Amino acid sequence: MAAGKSSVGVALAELVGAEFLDSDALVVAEHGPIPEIFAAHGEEAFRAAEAEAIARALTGIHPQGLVLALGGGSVLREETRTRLTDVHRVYLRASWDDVAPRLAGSADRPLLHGDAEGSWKALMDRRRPVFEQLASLTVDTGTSTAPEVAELIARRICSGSDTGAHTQAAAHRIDEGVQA
Ligand SMILES: Nc1ncnc2c1ncn2[C@@H]1O[C@H](COP(=O)(O)OP(=O)(O)O)[C@@H](O)[C@H]1O
Ligand SMILES: O=C(O)C1=C[C@@H](OP(=O)(O)O)[C@@H](O)[C@H](O)C1
Ligand SMILES: [Mg+2]
Repeated sequence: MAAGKSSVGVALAELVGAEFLDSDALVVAEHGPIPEIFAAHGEEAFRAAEAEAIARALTGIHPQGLVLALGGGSVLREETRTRLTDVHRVYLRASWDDVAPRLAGSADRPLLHGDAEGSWKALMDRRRPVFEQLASLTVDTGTSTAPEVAELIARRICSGSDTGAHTQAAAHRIDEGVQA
């Protein structure tokens, strides 16, 4: 949460000319605000809606390619991790010191209500091993802006330092985007 997935995703999609989708936005469009889903139906209902939204996004047709920003907890579902096997999976690594100022004034992440620092650190301790194992590319976001992080991701993918599966066409598009 607040590593910059949504912001970097927008910047990366623009850079490479791909479509952009965000699993949170897809869930909100269908079911309403995230805090209200958690309050009315619980986290499991949110996770189910999130998994469905991601499945639909990944099975949809995206002629320009797709950059999909995931909600931070979505990959705890094995079903979702399996769906990501054949795509680039970028882990945006951030510390609490990085994310604390970014979270200031934000109330749309129900898992951080109350003790945001304690909750974020506890969640990350549990999730970090999953993120590390799933990622085909890891990028530190600390002192870089979202467009800078996006450019770094595109360059790393082009240079082959991402181990994720990808098509020739996608690599070519990214290459064009980076040089533009
Ligand atoms: N690299 C960055 N540097 C500074 N602020 C950032 C960066 N990436 C994102 N932000 C800001 O942090 C907040 C959370 O970013 P967001 O993209 O929503 O993260 P996530 O989707 O991982 O939760 C937003 O206000 C965004 O503008
Ligand atoms: O980490 C999580 O469990 C969550 C992260 C949020 O998305 P971001 O990671 O984009 O903040 C959103 O899906 C929801 O509040 C739950
Ligand atoms: Mg997000």
